[in-house]
Amino acid sequence: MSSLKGPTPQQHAGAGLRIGIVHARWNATVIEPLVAGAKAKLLACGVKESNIVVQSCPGSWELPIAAQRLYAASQVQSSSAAGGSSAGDLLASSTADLSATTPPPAAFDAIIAVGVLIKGETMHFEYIADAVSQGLMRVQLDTGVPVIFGVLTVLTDEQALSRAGVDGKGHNHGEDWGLAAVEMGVKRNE
Ligand SMILES: O=c1[nH]c(NC[C@H](O)[C@H](O)[C@H](O)CO)c([N+](=O)[O-])c(=O)[nH]1
Repeated sequence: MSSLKGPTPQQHAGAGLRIGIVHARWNATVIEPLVAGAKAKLLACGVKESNIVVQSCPGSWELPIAAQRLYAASQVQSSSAAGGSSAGDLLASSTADLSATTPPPAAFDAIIAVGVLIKGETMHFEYIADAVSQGLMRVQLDTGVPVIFGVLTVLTDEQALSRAGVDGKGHNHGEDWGLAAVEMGVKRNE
């Protein structure tokens, strides 16, 4: 039975946008297609590859601080581009992994936070899910930069695989997050 659920995406031109993607490394077999789906939609909307910065963190718990530091680094980078202090130390000490690309010389128009939380035998799932959702909401409201909530909170591996579109039946939710980032990034500059 088809569901009424699902976004009604709008088409927006992303050519001038700068988008950050921070992703957890837990459950990588699901994370990877989600990040790929989001990035594919960013590119399809005209976002330049050089304006997409992808960084990782250990798990979903670290996503709020990773998003906040990515924002802060790009702000420092932006001010250094305008003659402010260097971003080198901040970037070096950020939660970014070493393979992270250098943020573009200006702040981000939107950040996508990607994680996969799978319920285990304990209450760990509930505590992380609540804290991460509150934390990501706080980062976007504090910074004014839209933070797209790309955290799957699922009860089984099968639910996670389906929502990454890798089971042949589901839909890759990463694509929806990419479209949401473009829309919110465009509207942030209107
Ligand atoms: O991203 C996840 N992190 C998880 N835990 C790690 C957590 O996010 C932190 O990285 C860790 O607690 C260290 O701070 C998960 N579980 O524990 O099940 C999970 O399912 N997904």
